[in-house]
Amino acid sequence: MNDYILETEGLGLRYGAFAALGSVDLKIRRGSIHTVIGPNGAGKTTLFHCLTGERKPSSGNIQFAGTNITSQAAHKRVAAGMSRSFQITSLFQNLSVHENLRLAAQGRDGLGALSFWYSDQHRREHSDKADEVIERIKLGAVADTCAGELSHGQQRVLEVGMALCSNPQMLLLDEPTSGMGVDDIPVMTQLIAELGRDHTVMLIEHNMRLVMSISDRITVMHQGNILIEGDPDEVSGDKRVKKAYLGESGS
Ligand SMILES: Nc1ncnc2c1ncn2[C@@H]1O[C@H](COP(=O)(O)OP(=O)(O)OP(=O)(O)O)[C@@H](O)[C@H]1O
Repeated sequence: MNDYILETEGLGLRYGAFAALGSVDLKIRRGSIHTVIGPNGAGKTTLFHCLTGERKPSSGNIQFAGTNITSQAAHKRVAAGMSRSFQITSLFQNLSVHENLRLAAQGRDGLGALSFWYSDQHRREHSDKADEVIERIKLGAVADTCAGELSHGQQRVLEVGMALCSNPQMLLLDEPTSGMGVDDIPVMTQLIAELGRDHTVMLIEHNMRLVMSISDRITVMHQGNILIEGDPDEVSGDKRVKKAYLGESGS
């Protein structure tokens, strides 16, 4: 089996004359926590959207688990084992944590889940999956609480839980700590580190303490391209990274 679960080659996306992504060659090793960092506007979110299928690249290709998925629809990528975290705005605020997760598990079955013949067996499986994920994300104490009544930090944890319901091989997390209070960040940090034990995790993240403590590999982007890639020690000590974040005055 190939060591890399995801590989991009020459991946680019242009908005008119502007290259939001230049030509990105990225390799993500199976079972690793791989973080993409970079200053504002570096192209991280654009890359993320190309990987999940929300944006169509203008050039290059993407291989996932040995298959070329460059033109594949987002839902097919989920079925193939790639799952992105949901946004708080996609949580059902008036439904409990358990119900949100049960529906996310049901979503795996697509339109089949709406069928009259959809069996009680399936419904039980989805409920069991929700219970399993609740334990994993440690939200057992609020399993019956409406999502809308959770703290912001708990809602963000639930978003990650929703992504786990499709049994992904690879999880993509877009700024999982954004908007979180400092007290909630260690919980998210620990959750991602634990998920990294049996998933490949790719994340975009600005919180450097989290990034440096849990990443196996870090890719630094700048102006739509990869500036450098390395382990946390290599990246944190690299002058080019400081310069990219601080601008020319950082040299
Ligand atoms: N729909 C769009 N049309 C034109 N330009 C866009 C569009 N979306 C993004 N861009 C530009 O592409 C560049 C890369 O944006 P992107 O959101 O990928 O950066 P980012 O690294 O995720 O930044 P941040 O950390 O601020 O979220 C930015 O200059 C942005 O203004």
